[in-house]
Amino acid sequence: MYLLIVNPNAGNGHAKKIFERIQKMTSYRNIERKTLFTNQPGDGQIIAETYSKKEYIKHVIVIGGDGTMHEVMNGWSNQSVSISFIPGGSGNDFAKGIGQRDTAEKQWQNIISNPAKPNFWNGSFQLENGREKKFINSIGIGIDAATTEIANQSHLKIWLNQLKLGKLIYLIALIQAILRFQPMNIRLTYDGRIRHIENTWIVSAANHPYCGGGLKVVPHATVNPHNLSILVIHQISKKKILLLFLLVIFGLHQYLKEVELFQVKEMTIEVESPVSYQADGETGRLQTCYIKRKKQAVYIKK
Ligand SMILES: Nc1ncnc2c1ncn2[C@@H]1O[C@H](COP(=O)(O)OP(=O)(O)OP(=O)(O)O)[C@@H](O)[C@H]1O
Repeated sequence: MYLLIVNPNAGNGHAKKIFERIQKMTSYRNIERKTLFTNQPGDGQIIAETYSKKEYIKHVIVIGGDGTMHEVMNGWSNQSVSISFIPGGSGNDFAKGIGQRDTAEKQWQNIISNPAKPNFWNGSFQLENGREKKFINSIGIGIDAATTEIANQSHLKIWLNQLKLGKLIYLIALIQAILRFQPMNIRLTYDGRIRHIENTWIVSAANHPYCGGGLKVVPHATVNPHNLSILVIHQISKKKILLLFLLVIFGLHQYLKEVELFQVKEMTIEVESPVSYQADGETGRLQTCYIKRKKQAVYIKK
């Protein structure tokens, strides 16, 4: 039996419209399925936790945005079941990262007619409390986390979303974050090395290049089972950081001397005092964080 998890609010109602189109397809009516809607934050994870124990579920299909997929991945524990994703969010970085390009209808048809192959490996992070969580896109501390936090708390977000100008909130939040941001002194431990880096604006670990609604922020990242791609920006002035964000649009930020790109199998990030982090858009606080690529493959049907 197929389990469909739909976030009707993702993409400001876009996911709901996609689901309604799929519902009209003959193949939707012909398969044995259970469809559940998320009603509030956290529901995706709860549904996934509940249904991953039910052996009759052979395939999960998520229709929503990256936040919903993040929740489902963190709740789903039965590794033999494949999880498919039909993007209906506002950013859809995950879909871009795994190369999903087709229309929702084509993706649906493909999902139900072909068996999935193991082709995706989540990143994972562990904070001071020892609990491990997965991320589908990236985890970051610094300016990306500060921007996400401001955007998530902003009352303007709902209003701009209604005007279909949702992405504008991230630009407004980014400028606010840059004005307020205090660069961090950090310690990175990876591949037998310890590095102290001062005046750090961002440390991001990514599973694929895309972030912020389709920007190739971590350009060297690839979907693979071996390593995570790291972006560090440090020792940069506030003026130049604005220029840097303009360069990100054209993928040219990687040529600035303040931008470091490298790969790690695993890495520990330590900060002098607690800072904000974002993992697939979900925010929190951390002082120490251990990250790695999960070896266990996930079956994602494109
Ligand atoms: N019915 C609901 N109403 C409001 N929020 C919900 C509902 N169901 C789930 N959520 C929460 O909404 C958050 C955002 O959803 P999601 O990321 O899927 O869409 P999006 O933000 O439009 O897309 P993207 O992350 O790709 O930009 C999720 O993290 C989830 O916790």
